[in-house]
Amino acid sequence: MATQTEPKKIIIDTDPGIDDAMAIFLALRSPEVQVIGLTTIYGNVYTTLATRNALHLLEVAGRTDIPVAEGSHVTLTKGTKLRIADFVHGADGLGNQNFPPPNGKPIEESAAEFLVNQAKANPGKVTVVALGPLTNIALAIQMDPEFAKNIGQIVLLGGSFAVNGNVNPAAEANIFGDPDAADVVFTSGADVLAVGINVTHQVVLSGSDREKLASSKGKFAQYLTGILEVYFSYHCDAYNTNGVYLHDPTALLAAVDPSLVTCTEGAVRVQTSGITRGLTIIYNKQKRFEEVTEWSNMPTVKVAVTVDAPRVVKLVMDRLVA
Ligand SMILES: O=c1[nH]cnc2c1ncn2[C@@H]1O[C@H](CO)[C@@H](O)[C@H]1O
Repeated sequence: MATQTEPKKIIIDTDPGIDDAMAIFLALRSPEVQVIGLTTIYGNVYTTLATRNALHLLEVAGRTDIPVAEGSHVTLTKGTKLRIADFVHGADGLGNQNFPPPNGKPIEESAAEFLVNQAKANPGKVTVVALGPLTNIALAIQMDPEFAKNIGQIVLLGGSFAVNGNVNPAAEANIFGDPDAADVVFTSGADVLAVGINVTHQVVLSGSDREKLASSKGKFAQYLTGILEVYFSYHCDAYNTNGVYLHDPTALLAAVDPSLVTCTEGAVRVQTSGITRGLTIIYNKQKRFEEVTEWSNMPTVKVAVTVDAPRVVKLVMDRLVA
């Protein structure tokens, strides 16, 4: 009998968010992975709304069997002055479409508890796809000293490696949202793959791709056509393009099929204060420094450097049009 590979178990940590909605739907249409839960975080919206949106998206998809665990409302250092990107995604996070509130409720476990418990129950077998600020993942690392070892992989959308950020020239939005948490994750020793905007800015869904979605009868295609309008208009204002960056879908697909990206490996540290707060710097090991640095003896992570953008866009279209 042919041996069938079991789908990879994934937990999506998310702040939905228009590109988060795309990534969640893509995951549900990807036979290579099994979504075992969503955990929520602030970022594109506040955490309470992220939880509502996560429950709503699962109801749209008919997948209310998937649990939602609510995440932190504050940063790792208990900061409450959050930067919320409602100007990117609309006040409701989902393109101001006046969706009804969801019927479902989040589970009792917090996001960090859910992450710890799932990793413990399936050691080495769970991948976290982190699409927002990294507070929940850092809390899981701090809650359980075994978490970094138990978790299979953390694939995160974050950082702007050697390019300008999207919050300011230094910082990308997810890392800027909680730089202390990001530094904890990068130095945890877990198997981490960071997909930054140096890569995702190469992956563009064009206006004509959106028209194809619009003319498809598919449930997800129809839903996304509606919410994408706000995302397109933000990209038109901010970047003067008739196209949108596929940040979260690219990170999700890198977890589904690692051959879509190539990577480099090295220790990554995050600037946590000052005008470059949120800056991510990888040490590429090309030089042996005389002095001990903040990067010395730190665990290495993988950082995506190239992406097969046409193949990513094709996968997004094929799986969401259907
Ligand atoms: O200009 C921006 N400011 C804040 N967040 C943004 C911006 N552009 C995109 N995103 C959101 O942040 C993540 C990628 O950094 C993505 O979730 C994207 O939707």
